[in-house]
Amino acid sequence: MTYRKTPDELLRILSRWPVTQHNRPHEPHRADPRAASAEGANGVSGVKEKSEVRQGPKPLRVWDKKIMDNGKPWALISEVGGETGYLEEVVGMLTEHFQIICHKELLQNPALHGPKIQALFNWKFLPVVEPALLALLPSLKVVVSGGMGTDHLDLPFINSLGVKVANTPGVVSDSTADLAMGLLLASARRILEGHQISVDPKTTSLPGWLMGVEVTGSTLGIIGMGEVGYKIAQRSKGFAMRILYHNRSKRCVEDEEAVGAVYCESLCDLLRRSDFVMIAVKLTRDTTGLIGHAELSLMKPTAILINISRGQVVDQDALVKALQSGTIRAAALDVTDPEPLPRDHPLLGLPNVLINPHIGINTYTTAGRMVEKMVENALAGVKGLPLSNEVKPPNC
Ligand SMILES: O=C(O)C(=O)CO
Repeated sequence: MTYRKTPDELLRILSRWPVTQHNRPHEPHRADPRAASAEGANGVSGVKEKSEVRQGPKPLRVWDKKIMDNGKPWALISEVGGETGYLEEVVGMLTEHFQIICHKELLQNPALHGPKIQALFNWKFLPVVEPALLALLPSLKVVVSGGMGTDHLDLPFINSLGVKVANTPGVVSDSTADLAMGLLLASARRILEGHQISVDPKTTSLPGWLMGVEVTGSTLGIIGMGEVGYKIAQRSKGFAMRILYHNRSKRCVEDEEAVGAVYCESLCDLLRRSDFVMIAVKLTRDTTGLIGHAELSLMKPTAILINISRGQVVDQDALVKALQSGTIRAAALDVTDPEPLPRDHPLLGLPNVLINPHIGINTYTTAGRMVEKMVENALAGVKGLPLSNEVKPPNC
């Protein structure tokens, strides 16, 4: 096994991490306690109150907490101190069961800290779980990644070290499906432009009309009918949408009938017939670049593309051209490649695109449920018990 980076090099790299959606400083508007109670009251799938993160974030001072060996297992988390935006409550839930240490601390004295660490909490994409980091953690037993996607982890390599991997399906799909509907509605009804015009009428010479696309009764094509895709279909039924879906395998008749979804074996057929095309597939070798120039050309010129999966599923250069040339009407993206996009990226200058910084799972309720799952899997991993959400490498 060859390790590409020394601890010193890693420390330099980690200290240069950009401020992204996962390590952003705290956002004051999220501190509204009403937001948390409304989520609890209306949660689609019955939220356990105790797992809900109720308060908005305060800048986290984990290292103000006295860290002493109290017999709990040690776990590594991403950087703290206003960079990751970890909510204090989240850290509270972790420290109930683990003694936690962050990367900077680890890398300042890898020989002292590395051997203690048995679990690694990987928040979406951070920390980067690469060989050089794993080399510092000889006692590591389990990596737990918050969210569904594990495309950022080298599963065969991590497994080859005898380290198990878990993710948190089930608890993040409602918030992701909610956001998908938000993007669909916002782009169809031009809600962002409406806001911009309302706060600054000079932003357009056409203040009055903002004509949009009717959502009710339109056709939604969902690519990827897994947990999230299906929850999007459930929500779309409430808008009386006709639902087509394309998936590796057909769902059972009961599932299809419950939401009125019709299987399209042919992706081309789905693209031709849909008013909205929703991408909800996992990122795999097969789905990388799934939507390129040829696929976009099949879509209706009035259609809107929504992507809540991974940026790499869409050929972004082809998407820019399709949006510029009117091949499709608009796009709404929670994900891009890379994240965030460089400031001069052509997508950012287009009037018919709506971009979010990958916030599919970012609600207080989901954060609470997700951390509970993460802790549950990490404790099982440390104790050598089966993980409830183990992710095995493909063909394993
Ligand atoms: O669950 C995940 O992996 C997500 O990225 C949701 O946005």
